[in-house]
Amino acid sequence: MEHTQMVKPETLDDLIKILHQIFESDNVNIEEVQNIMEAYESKPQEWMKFAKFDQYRYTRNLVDEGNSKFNLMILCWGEGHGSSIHDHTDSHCFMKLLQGQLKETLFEWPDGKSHGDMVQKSQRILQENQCAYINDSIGLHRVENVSHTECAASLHLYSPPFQYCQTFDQRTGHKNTVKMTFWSKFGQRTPFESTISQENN
Ligand SMILES: N[C@@H](CS(=O)O)C(=O)O
Ligand SMILES: [Fe+2]
Repeated sequence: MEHTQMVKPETLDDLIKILHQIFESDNVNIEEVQNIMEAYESKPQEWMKFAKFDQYRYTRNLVDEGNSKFNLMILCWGEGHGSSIHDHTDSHCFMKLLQGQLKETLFEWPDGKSHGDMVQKSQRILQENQCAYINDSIGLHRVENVSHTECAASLHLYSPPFQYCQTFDQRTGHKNTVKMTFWSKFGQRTPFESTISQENN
């Protein structure tokens, strides 16, 4: 394994600068990105301006377009909010807890022949500052804020950026393609028309 220098990002802006440098290269070292994201100690005053919650479902709030190499966003999870079971459109997905806890349940891809319930592989609770990683070869997942009293916020990096994903019915394995939209971009609430098709939650 290639030696990588570990820099500790002191602020969210600092983290974003380092991520831009890393993704200038066409070779992404998954462990390096995961370590850098984990090393940033979440400070709410640095990301609060992006964290916009909805009463009914989790929101996706764009923070940075990563020079077209990645999308960085903050997802805001109210009490009991969760995603569908979904894939990540052949992209890398890094997910760091900024506040609260999230439950991640991993599933196997349905094989197309079997009917009935999808096969669950594992389950874990992600803690504050932890950074998880998934891609389509690892499997599918569902993410949930199971708390009835605490909200949660997570920082997600997707590379390359994508707009559509597939969601899966846990009981049948049947899939649907859905468009993923942003509740806000760069701290500004997205106009109503462009958010109505959000269906991953
Ligand atoms: N991948 C999902 C969120 S998740 O936490 O699985 C999304 O980008 O909306
Ligand atoms: Fe996901």
